[in-house]
Amino acid sequence: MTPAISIDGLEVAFDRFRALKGVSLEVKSGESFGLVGESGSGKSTLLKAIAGLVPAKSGSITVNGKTLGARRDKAFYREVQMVFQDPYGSLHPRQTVDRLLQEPLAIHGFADGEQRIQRALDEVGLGNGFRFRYAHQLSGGQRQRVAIARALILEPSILLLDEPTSALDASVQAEVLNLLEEVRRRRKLTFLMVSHDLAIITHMCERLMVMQNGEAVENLTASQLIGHRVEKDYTRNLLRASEGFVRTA
Ligand SMILES: Nc1ncnc2c1ncn2[C@@H]1O[C@H](COP(=O)(O)OP(=O)(O)OP(=O)(O)O)[C@@H](O)[C@H]1O
Repeated sequence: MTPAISIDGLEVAFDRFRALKGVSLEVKSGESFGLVGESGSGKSTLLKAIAGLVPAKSGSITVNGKTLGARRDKAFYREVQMVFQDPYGSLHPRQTVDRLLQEPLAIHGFADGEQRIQRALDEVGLGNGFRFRYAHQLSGGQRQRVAIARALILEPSILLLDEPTSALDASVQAEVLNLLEEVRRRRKLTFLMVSHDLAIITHMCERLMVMQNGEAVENLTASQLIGHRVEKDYTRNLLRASEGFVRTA
């Protein structure tokens, strides 16, 4: 089966700083794959490079069998959508939920907007009552549900999730994670998800890659991480630093 995402020797540099130093990765179709590593290890940069938000210096990115060039076309955004950490930053506060959901539909010229908006709102548990509220009138969890609805409205096959719940309270965090998991099952989506929280990654993902200083340290299954069957000291230290994770393991 064609992998959903295949990355080979990806390099990203910001001036002379090498944020990604030849990272390779394969995410199977329908899989949920995690990226972990300390702050600054390059996790977000990897997602942004796939989304075309930062340029690759070298290496290749292939999505659903198509190797990407420097620019992402409309067809790419129908396949791949990104959900960011901060639902306050990623949604315009003075736009209504309806307008936020209409925008991608207008860009992509979909005629069945009404149906898609209803479906997306239902799917994220908001319902029609939220449709004409402004983003600033919503709680953090509700905003993140809108951000997820917006990502789903073009019916992508891949979601890039950058710390999608780390700005939320613990109880809301669990609800949004459960929602994402439900949506993935229902729509048979592929997830590539960044989190600094190892418990979240092992809960949500089947496999993961550990990153440090712009490089891949090791690839593991969630059960290897839960069982502390890791090869590298760096990963062992991450596990140790993640106290909550040790408690629940
Ligand atoms: N636009 C940019 N310009 C310059 N440096 C950048 C830029 N974006 C990221 N970096 C640097 O690249 C490195 C990797 O950043 P990145 O955001 O990918 O890390 P991360 O692993 O996602 O960290 P965190 O968990 O803190 O979000 C960091 O040292 C960061 O300062």
